[in-house]
Amino acid sequence: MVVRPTSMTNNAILGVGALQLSLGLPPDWDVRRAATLADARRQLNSHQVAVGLLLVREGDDADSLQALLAEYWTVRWIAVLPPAWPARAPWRQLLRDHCDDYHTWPLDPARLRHTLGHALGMAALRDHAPTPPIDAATLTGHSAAIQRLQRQIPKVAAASAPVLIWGESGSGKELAAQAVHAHSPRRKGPFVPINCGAIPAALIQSELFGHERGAFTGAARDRRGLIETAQGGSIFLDEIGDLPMELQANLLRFLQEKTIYRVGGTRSIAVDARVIAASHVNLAQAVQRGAFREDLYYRLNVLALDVPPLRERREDLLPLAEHFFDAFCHERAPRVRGFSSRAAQAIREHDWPGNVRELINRVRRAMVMAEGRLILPQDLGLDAARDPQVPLALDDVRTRAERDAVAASLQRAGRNITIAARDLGVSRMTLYRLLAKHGLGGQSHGRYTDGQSE
Ligand SMILES: Nc1ncnc2c1ncn2[C@@H]1O[C@H](COP(=O)(O)OP(=O)(O)OP(=O)(O)O)[C@@H](O)[C@H]1O
Repeated sequence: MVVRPTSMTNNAILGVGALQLSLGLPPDWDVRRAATLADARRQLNSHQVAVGLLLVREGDDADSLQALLAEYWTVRWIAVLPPAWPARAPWRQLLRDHCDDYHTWPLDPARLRHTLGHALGMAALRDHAPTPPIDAATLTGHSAAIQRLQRQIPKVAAASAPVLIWGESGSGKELAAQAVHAHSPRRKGPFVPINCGAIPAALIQSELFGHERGAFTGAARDRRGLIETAQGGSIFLDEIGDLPMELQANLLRFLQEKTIYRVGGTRSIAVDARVIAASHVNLAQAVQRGAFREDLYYRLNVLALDVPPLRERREDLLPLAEHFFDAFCHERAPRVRGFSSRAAQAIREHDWPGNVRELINRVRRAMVMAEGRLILPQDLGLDAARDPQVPLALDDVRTRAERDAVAASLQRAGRNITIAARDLGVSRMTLYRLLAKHGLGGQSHGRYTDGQSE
């Protein structure tokens, strides 16, 4: 049975069960029936169903119904079942995990009409449609910063020069690198990520450049290095600032000559791989400290991309949280349906020092651990100091408002200090002071422009 008020386009109620019922539903509700599970699946696949009515009779199997409800978990399910069944383990679990409400036979049509109307009303409040399948190299977000990145990526991808991506840990540098590769003419070739900080110093040269047989004890045969495996594609050198000095020279040679030597080898090997490097430390400062070769820095820093930290693009927080909810929805506890408004508020207010990676971890944990139907701040581990019972001190509120205003204005101004300062009605010096105070750009390199245009 499907019920749909004509005013709600694309929202249907599907009734599953071989049953003729006269519920006296309003004439403007569109009513359909699915007599079998296969029929129900067909209808659920071809219509956007908001509410499902499960009409359970003797002989029905809890497991197969549970599988249907779990598969179509965005539907609000109402069950009607024999009186003693809600006390039985499999049915109790089905009701608790998958249903909004339940009734027992014999049916009270007036009460069921009320429940259905309520469920439809609640379904109409759902503010996010299931997202389309997730593309591994797509940056989610609506903020000006992400939109700018999304515009820059295809341009950078079309060129062949090296790319240098700056951003804090977990902010999305590797994803941006994947997006560059996916948009580039090399997209059919390999994308080889290497974390320069994670490979032990003793191994890094042979890992990157490969070795010839007998080059060192244990080198029993020739082995290609990671750079060679990126032939025809892109190599992503994460934490490039951690690359030991002597290897920086080898990398520079590769960038200049497009050839490498394996460890212990005398023959130069041509490799056609585009280098995309990333760093969370300020490489310009590393050059000044003598920790990074200046010539390599200029070779790499041809096309620069900046991935701002999450706290500077708060508009992205909820879309990202929803995105990860959908992405990991197969892992969630069955009854969990989404975020409570208090959880959304806590997400908006947290500072996210671990950036997108921290958001993913908190959302995944909450989806598994939440006890109720909606995720609460404590499920995300964000309840401390955010209890609405505990008001924030006025100073905290002012500081937060100031930081948000500065971050928002910089974003609107495309990170142009002069324009942002003018919008905020403060001098450029004051704006620099505010940036330092709120940690909004301290160690970044070249993240803000100071002229009238970007
Ligand atoms: N805008 C985004 N949309 C969707 N997923 C994102 C976005 N930004 C980051 N992510 C996801 O967040 C996680 C962390 O991102 P990523 O690994 O790219 O960060 P990173 O800056 O390279 O981190 P690190 O410097 O620690 O290696 C990844 O799972 C990535 O897919």
